[in-house]
Amino acid sequence: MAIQKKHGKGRLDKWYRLAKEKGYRARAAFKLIQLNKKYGFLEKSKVLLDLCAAPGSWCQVAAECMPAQSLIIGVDLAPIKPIPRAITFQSDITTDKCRATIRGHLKHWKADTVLHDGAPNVGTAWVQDAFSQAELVLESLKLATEFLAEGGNFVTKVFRSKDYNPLLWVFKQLFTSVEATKPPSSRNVSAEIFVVCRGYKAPKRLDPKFLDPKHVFAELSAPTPNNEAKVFNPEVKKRRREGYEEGDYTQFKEIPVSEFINTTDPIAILGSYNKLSFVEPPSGDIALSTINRLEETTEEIKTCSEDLKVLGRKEFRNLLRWRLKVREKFGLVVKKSAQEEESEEVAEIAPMDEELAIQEQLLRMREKESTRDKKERRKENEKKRKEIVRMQMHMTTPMDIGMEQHGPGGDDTTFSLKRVDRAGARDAVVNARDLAPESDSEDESESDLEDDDDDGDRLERELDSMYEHYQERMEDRDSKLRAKKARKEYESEAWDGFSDENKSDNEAEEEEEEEEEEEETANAPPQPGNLSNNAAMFFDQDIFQGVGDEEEEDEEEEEEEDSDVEMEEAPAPAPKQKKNKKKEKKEETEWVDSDEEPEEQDPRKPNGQLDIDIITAEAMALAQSMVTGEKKSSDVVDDGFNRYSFRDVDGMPDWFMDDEGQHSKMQRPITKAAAAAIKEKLRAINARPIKKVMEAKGRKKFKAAQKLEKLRKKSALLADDEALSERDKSQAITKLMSKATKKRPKQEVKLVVARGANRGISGRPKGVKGKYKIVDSRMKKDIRAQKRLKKKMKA
Ligand SMILES: C[S@@+](CC[C@H](N)C(=O)[O-])C[C@H]1O[C@@H](n2cnc3c(N)ncnc32)[C@H](O)[C@@H]1O
Repeated sequence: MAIQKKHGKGRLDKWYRLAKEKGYRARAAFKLIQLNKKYGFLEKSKVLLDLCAAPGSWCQVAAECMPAQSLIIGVDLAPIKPIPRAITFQSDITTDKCRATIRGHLKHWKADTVLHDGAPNVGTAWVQDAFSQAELVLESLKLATEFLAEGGNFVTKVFRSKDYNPLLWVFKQLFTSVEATKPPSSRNVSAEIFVVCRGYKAPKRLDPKFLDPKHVFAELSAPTPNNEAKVFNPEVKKRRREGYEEGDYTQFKEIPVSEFINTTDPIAILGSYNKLSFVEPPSGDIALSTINRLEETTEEIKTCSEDLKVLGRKEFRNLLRWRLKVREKFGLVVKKSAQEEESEEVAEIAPMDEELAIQEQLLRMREKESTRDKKERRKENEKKRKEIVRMQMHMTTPMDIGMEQHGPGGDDTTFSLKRVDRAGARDAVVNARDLAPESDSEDESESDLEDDDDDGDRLERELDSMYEHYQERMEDRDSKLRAKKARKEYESEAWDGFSDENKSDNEAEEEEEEEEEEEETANAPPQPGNLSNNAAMFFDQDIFQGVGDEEEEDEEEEEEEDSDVEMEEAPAPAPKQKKNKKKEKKEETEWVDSDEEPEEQDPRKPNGQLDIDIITAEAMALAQSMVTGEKKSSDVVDDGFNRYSFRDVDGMPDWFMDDEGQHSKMQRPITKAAAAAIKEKLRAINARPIKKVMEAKGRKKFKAAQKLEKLRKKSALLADDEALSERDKSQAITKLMSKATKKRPKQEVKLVVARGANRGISGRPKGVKGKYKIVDSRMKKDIRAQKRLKKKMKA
């Protein structure tokens, strides 16, 4: 049974230890010390009344701080051991007897300060807890109004409950200044707060309603308690750590278990009562005695019923199930079917589960969708990248040129033969590609094919998703795989394509101009000058000869005259417009510049050497063969064209690509010298301190810094502590320092001989604490012999 433990040790905090050190009877002493430090009422008081004073730490503080010859009177339900300079007595502050005793002690004096630190429910006196804390405060205020001198102070503890505001309102009617504060020594988890009321107005006549709990707390009707939450979510709620939950300081409620069985609202009982009682009244109770005797009424059920406030969800469920069984036995439930009955009693949580299930399903669907989107994006990017590579490597086909012209981001419809539709050029291309005209029958067969394709696509998608799941599972298990995938994704998503967003303003302007220009020349044949080298080469073919206006040809000639040299170098630059030149330049920067990049970016070391890091064995082998002249750079380029490069992988499923990546790759020979060189390099890398050592060192450093910081904070706290004398402070700080610098003795390794019960055991031998090593008797004897020998040698 999950009974929550009350950790008594949690209370033994710093203030507790300080109180012990200083000889105060309770840690509460520091609350008064701190309140007095802030408001300074004790030094100005000559007569003080301490209500609810046991064990007497406030009286001790008052005796220390108040002027000599002051009168201190302390009263409590519990006895208070005598305190020097204070009069104490045992009484209930709510009684007339207590009032009379106080009057007797005060004689004709009036109190300058009335303190009240009362809390019901402290200890085991349940029966005496007739008043809630707020009511006790009102009682103490009643005494204060009777005994306080005009201008006097009233200091009281209040719990932040629903009664807090009405109390504050009453205080404000009777005092000129009312301040609520929480001294540092009051635990944060505690709902207590201290209200310091100064300047008692001492009204000649006081309306008794001010001090009547019925009137003061009347307006607030108790909210309906959320018993379902208490029963089904008991762990969420904070259990009382000091005093009781808001509005529940006093009442310990017990109910006969027979009522729990009979009730139609069992949850209300579980949520609002403390105990289900199995105790039969002296006159006897048949129902109770039957319940007691039932075999379903196990010891566990009885233990759970003892204190409902400490139960968890599981225990509440058990109690509810047990109730159902008992009801069944008593014939209180007409059992339709076990299932129906279950649902009758515990139906409250069913909708929650349903909702959760729907939410989960939604989440799963959303995840699936996002993975599909991601995949499509990746495929698209990959396609774009490949197109560009192909164009750069002069591997474009006539079909691709239209795309190239438009840019890789263009959609399929933009690839049109419009641009080459001059003087039959388009027809020529169409003929060349043997494109037959489309027919209706083909349309039909196409739709059939589409159906097949749909099935195929579906199967492929299923296969893809299965593969994805498989990979996810693998990734869950293998962190390296996860990192690899993340790297891959980052690389593939890094490509943004050529979007308008990426263009600078200037580029955009140029583009606009070009677009206008394109409109003008829409019907003109493609001008080699407008195109990249690849396109220019393509249009240089015979088939396009003669395409274009005569006018343009004339101009071309003129241009040719102007720039003969250019003509020789590049195939027919655009003769017509200057803008075309600009476009050409731009295209060159787009495509040609990328070829020139390596030259421009050659990073050199200060000594002029190329700063190249060759880290793979293949690269090393290649470098070596180039240095020795075995290979030329042209050979390297040629090698780049092999059956492994530029394979069309569009639309290939991931599982296939992954497999291909692993097995279908070129094996390049590595020379002995290259292998040796790479080995040497790796050795140099390994000679550096490994990451783990660095991390361990870092951790050590960090821990030391943390320890130092903690020490600094602790000593600062001690230095600021008004409750300690200077000597105490320095002693405490020295103690802290010596404790921190003290080195822990190294644990000795105990040798355990593997004989008797310890022979052949695995794990810790019985009765051995700390570090140990299992040795055989021979070894022990040998060590002893060695020691003897050493001694002899010395002697
Ligand atoms: C937190 S303790 C007070 C500690 C005290 N200020 C000190 O410094 O030692 C609360 C006290 O209120 C007392 N108390 C509760 N109800 C009381 C009542 N009706 N009359 C007198 N004392 C009461 C309890 O007996 C308990 O000793």
